Amino acid sequence: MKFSANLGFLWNDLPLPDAIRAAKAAGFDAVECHWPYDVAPPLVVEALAETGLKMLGLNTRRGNTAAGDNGLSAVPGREEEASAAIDEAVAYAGAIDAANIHVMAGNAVGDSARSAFIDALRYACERAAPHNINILIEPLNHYDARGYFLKTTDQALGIINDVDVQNLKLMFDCYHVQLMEGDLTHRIKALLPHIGHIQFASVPDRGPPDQGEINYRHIFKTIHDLRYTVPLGAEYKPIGAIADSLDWITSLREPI
Ligand SMILES: O=C(O)C(=O)[C@H](O)CO
Ligand SMILES: [Mg+2]
Repeated sequence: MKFSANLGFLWNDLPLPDAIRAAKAAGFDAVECHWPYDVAPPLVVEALAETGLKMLGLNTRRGNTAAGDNGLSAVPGREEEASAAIDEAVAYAGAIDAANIHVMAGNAVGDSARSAFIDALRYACERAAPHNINILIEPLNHYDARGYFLKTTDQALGIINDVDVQNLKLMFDCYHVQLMEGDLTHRIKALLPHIGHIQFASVPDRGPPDQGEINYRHIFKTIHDLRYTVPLGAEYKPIGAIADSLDWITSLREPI
């Protein structure tokens, strides 16, 4: 198995270029981040070139987080800000040759939210396509992201089918899906053609994958047997020093 370090959670106390270097030193095969916008793209490009790691993804800005925003793209009335956030993400991802952009839906409900989201996703996909960037949508769980528009893989699949463009994919975060829907093995198999990226963390604590209620040895073997080869995103909160909870990289790398 190949693994991508999510630098939103791992080494997030370091400047992003140094976090990329730390991920390489720890044995990761790729990196991904949340909101890199305060860092000049050439510094990220330099660290990626030096380490040979690919940046698999970044998120659109969430809006005014102090006021409770968690994304803008499905929030009626915020269309202009949502488009600006998408433009910014496409420019940044293009500059660092990132593979994916997660377009964050935000807190909203109902048909008007769904149609705002669909319009924003069409816009994002069109903007991203010339750069060979995929747009991802990610269902989030209702404990961490109360009120978030996109909650389940079924809902995401309906939207992906309605938008119907080749570069719109599902971010399948095992942590969120387990909390909302369970049945991970069947869901990964059924959704594979639509999956653009997979993330993982333990449930319920969002810690390293060698603890908690999900048997990641089984999940990774399932993914391996499906011949899915994109590095899987380690999006978990380390316990104490990161180096003290990295044993799973060795123990889960070889699917049995
Ligand atoms: O919260 C998650 O699981 C994510 O992957 C998003 O990037 C939002 O932070
Ligand atoms: Mg995630």
